[in-house]
Amino acid sequence: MSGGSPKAPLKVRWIARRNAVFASPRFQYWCAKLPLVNRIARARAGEAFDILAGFTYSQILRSYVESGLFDLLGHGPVGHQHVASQLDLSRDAALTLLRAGRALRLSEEPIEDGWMLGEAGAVLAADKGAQAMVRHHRLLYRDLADPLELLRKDRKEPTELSRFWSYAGALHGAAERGTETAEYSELMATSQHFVADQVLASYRFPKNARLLDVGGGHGAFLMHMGNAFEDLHLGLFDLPEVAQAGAAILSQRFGAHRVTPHPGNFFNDAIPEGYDVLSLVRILHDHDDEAALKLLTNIRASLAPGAQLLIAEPMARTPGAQGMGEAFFGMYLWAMGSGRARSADEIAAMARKAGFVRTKAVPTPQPINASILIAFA
Ligand SMILES: C[S@@+](CC[C@H](N)C(=O)[O-])C[C@H]1O[C@@H](n2cnc3c(N)ncnc32)[C@H](O)[C@@H]1O
Repeated sequence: MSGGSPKAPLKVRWIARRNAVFASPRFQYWCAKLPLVNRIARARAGEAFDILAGFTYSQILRSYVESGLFDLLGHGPVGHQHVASQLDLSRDAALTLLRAGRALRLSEEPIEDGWMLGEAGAVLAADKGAQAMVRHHRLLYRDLADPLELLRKDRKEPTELSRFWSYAGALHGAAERGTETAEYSELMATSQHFVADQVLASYRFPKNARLLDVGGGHGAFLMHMGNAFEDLHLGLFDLPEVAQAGAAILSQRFGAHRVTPHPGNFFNDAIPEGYDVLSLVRILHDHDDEAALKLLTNIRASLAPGAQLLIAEPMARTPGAQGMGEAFFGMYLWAMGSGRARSADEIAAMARKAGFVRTKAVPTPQPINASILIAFA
């Protein structure tokens, strides 16, 4: 049944009709003429062009990060010849890169041949976590070089990302469960502020609470929470070598009396009891539905009635942050070989299936970085 068929549901027929109108040269001609419609049409055309050009934009940003151009511009104004000699580029190549970044507000030329950071450049140059992500995306782009081929392989072969995230590769037999956890743990720690800031802006821990961060990596989330809530006890659960490294960092900052390490496997080992709040920060989306439900069920079994599970990660179909969910994480996690981006509603349904009595979505200021869902035991 085609979308235009009279038997198709009304909504389907409406979308088929709308798409036919949008595609018509006559409609596009009139859009260009009418002032208000023209503004909407221009915005839509801009969005379409951004999709088309996105890869190029990413590679421009990557060049700024990998070459050290952000640092140079941070000490600007600098001339393009200086940039050329520092980056080992010809003068024309340096100018091309500076101008390309200007279009994206990474750089700016306030005086003739005096280049400085642009608005977006100033933000990114100061954010080591964002830069670490940009460097890391080298792996993602290799996996995405032929996206259809990647999809057709149906996650049955190792990828750059499944090797990097050794636990994800191991789940699919793509790699041995490695001891190679340091690199991903470091990346997660430097980018943790994206999520921790959302939690700090949106959630208050009960007084004298005991918090267990499940899959807490090197303890970066607990570091943020421990600094903000001085009476919080900090438990860290992760694979043995990760939990050990994380607990050492946290104990150094807060003293061993405030920190309890829990080395283990969150699918197979019991989750420690006696905590008021458990957190899953950028964990659930790493895992396929069956595994994610198993993890939630395992966590639920450890919780006393009234205890809370705080789930924080970029979620799918979040208004204003749709691209981050099913587009970026959809493809990223596909390439990683495990997990998928879920909407808050899907996670809530899964939590209820795992035995949680109710859930509450907590709005965050920047859902592009993370949304929050609380599940109550
Ligand atoms: C994507 S990282 C997130 C780390 C941290 N929550 C954050 O947001 O920075 C996933 C974490 O889950 C841990 N992990 C993966 N599989 C695990 C398992 N089966 N048991 C315990 N920890 C696991 C990894 O070692 C890693 O620290």
